[in-house]
Amino acid sequence: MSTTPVFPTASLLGYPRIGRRRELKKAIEAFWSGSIDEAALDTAAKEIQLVTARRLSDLGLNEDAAIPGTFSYYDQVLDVSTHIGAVPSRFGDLRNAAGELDINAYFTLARGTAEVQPLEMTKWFDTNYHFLVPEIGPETNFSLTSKRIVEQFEFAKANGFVTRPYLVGPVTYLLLSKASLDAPAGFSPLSRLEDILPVYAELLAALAAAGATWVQLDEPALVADQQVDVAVIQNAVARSYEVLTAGKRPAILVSTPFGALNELLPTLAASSIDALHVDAFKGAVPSADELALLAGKTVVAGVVDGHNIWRNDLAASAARLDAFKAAGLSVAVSTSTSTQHVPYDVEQESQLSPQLRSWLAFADQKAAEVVTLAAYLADPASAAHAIAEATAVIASRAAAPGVNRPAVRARLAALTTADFNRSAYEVREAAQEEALALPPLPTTTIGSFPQTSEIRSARARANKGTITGAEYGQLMKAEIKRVVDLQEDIGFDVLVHGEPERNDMVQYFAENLEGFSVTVHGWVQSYGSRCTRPSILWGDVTREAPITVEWARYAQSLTDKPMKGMLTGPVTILAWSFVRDDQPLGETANQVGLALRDEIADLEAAGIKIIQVDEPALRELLPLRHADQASYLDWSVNSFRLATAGAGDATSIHTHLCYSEFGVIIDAIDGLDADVTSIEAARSRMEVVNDLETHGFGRGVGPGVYDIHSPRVPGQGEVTELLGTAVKHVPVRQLWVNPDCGLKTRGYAETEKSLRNLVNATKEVRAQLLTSSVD
Ligand code: MET
Ligand SMILES: [Zn+2]
Repeated sequence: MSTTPVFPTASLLGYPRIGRRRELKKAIEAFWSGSIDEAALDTAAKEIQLVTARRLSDLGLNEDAAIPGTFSYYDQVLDVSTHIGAVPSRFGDLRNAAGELDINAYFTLARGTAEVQPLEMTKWFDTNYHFLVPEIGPETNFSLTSKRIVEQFEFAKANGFVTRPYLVGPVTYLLLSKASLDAPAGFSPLSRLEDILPVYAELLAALAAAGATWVQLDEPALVADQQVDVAVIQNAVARSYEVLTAGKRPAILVSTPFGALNELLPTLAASSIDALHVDAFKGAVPSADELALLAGKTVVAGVVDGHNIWRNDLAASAARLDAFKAAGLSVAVSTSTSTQHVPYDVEQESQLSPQLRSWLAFADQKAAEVVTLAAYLADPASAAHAIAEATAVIASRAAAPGVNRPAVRARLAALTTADFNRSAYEVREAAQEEALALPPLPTTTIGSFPQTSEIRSARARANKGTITGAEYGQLMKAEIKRVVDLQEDIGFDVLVHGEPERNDMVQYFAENLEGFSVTVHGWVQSYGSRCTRPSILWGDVTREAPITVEWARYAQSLTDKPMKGMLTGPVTILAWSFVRDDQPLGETANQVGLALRDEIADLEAAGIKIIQVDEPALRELLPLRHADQASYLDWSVNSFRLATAGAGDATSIHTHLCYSEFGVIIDAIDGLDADVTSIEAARSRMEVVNDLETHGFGRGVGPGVYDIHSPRVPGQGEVTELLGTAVKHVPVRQLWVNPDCGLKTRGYAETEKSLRNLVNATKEVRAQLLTSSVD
């Protein structure tokens, strides 16, 4: 490169892409169902990109390359896979006549087909966003198989916006990959670095030719401790950016959201990249010595939190920017992470109190904050008024009613060790066996059944007031009866009520507890076309009345089989809400734990013998640095135990986790002390049973045998095979049979078939076990 263009003084690391009214979700779901064609999908996607560019430009991000090119049809990691040709062999050749992986190939990788399992999905760092895990082996044949991001850049440019194309960087891409099924044992995807770099380089050259001035290579894996030795990663980073800076290319920004770079900062500083983003919100301002290494590069200071929704403490951010400036560096302002993790715009939430709204910043407000702070850098006086206002608002929050409830705090202060412990497992196991009398390999589901359009429309009508609360209650009861009858018919051993009354497993509790508020338009992408609407936990938490008890009591009245009560655990309630940042998370978690403890006591009193407390997010909040993990696991496990330890010996406490890298936190899962734990396992083909075996996990466990994230129906033979693997590693007396997760996102057609296969496969395996024990 001859002269490096100036990096925009104000920019965002990334922006939501699902559409302000979830237009992308609607368009891709319509495309999948065949009701619109590819051209219409393309039009909808372009419209979202244009609306974003116009909006961000209006908010003041109007320098070249300030607008992040972070639009994606489904996932940013899948985007790389489809650009560099990383297709697992089970898909066959997905390239079209032009040799490209087009949109159909793209969605095939994401969603699978009747015959082929899709790519596995896992969480993106410590967020609730899921990416599609690349599968890389010695056989993966890398080449440039798509130019979609170049075309997206050209489209924006033709409309007057020079955006900053975004790619997950090569080191992060390979560190997030898993070895393909064809790879030999011990194969490391990182060993293919030399083979993907030329493809990245080709893409960068194409972007430069299209007129891109800057490109962003996102390397969040560099702030997380990895299994691989740090020296290996340092070499990979040095090599990558040696190769990528050598050819024809735009200026390169490497972004490192989610924490501090530590040992990798000097490596990036020594490379020829043009700008380095550091997360100075969750991470820290690098030391003076580290900053000195960055001389000659632009430092993009991520001082505005991209991951939570609180209004920025502009005075604190200004002080951080001063520290960068004092080192004599060229400084630009940005967010700590992409704002894809927060909703679009607080101003859309007119139902929230003006007071609460004044405490919040969604993506658009964050853009404005970044612009204010960039103005501060140029002329501190120009931002004085905005900084004073932010300081005053933050002070008013601390004093607002409900933020601090003395009764809640007194109850927490009075807790003793006994409040966190149940009887020994053997005692509970005996009491529960007698109370429940279940067959071997008991079958159950994870809680929710498909949320039909009738259910959604009933809820919408109840919210609008066109039906009464009582009418809504009747409709939900009719649905519960239908779901109970269906489970009886299929032959399940432990039933659920199906959760029709819950719009969302966290929001439902948020709506019924004090201390939370909910949004109307605050959707955040969770994976693909799926969005969640996190609640806002802003005050001390209390439960004013029982929440789930009447539904559970009704469901149990319909059957002689045990009905599982269904609650969401404290860690998950925190993880999937936007949580107050003014006290330690452990304190907030214990407040929620106490509310759930009271609910469990009420469920027991109503005759419910099995109570599941879901903690699917336990893994998600695990800190990215080993040094921070012990204290996290301590408070998170304790809050679950506080919620559940009041249950009697004969009450079976279940928990549900939905991820499959189980090994990392198996001690913590053990520490939850649940009687039965169900876990996701189908997509990763039962890998977790190895961890269970190695660990010697001693209580009940249900590794999922039905991947509910995809519409495909697992055949009875497939389920039998998975169970066959499970019984080889886990004692039969501990094993439960269940799907990977709840069924709410599925349709009835595939769900019913799959569940019948699951129950019939279990019967088959039970019979096999009987004959083999007779032999
Ligand atoms: C994401 S975990 C979901 C658990 C919940 N009980 C359900 O079945 O939907
Ligand atoms: Zn789940």
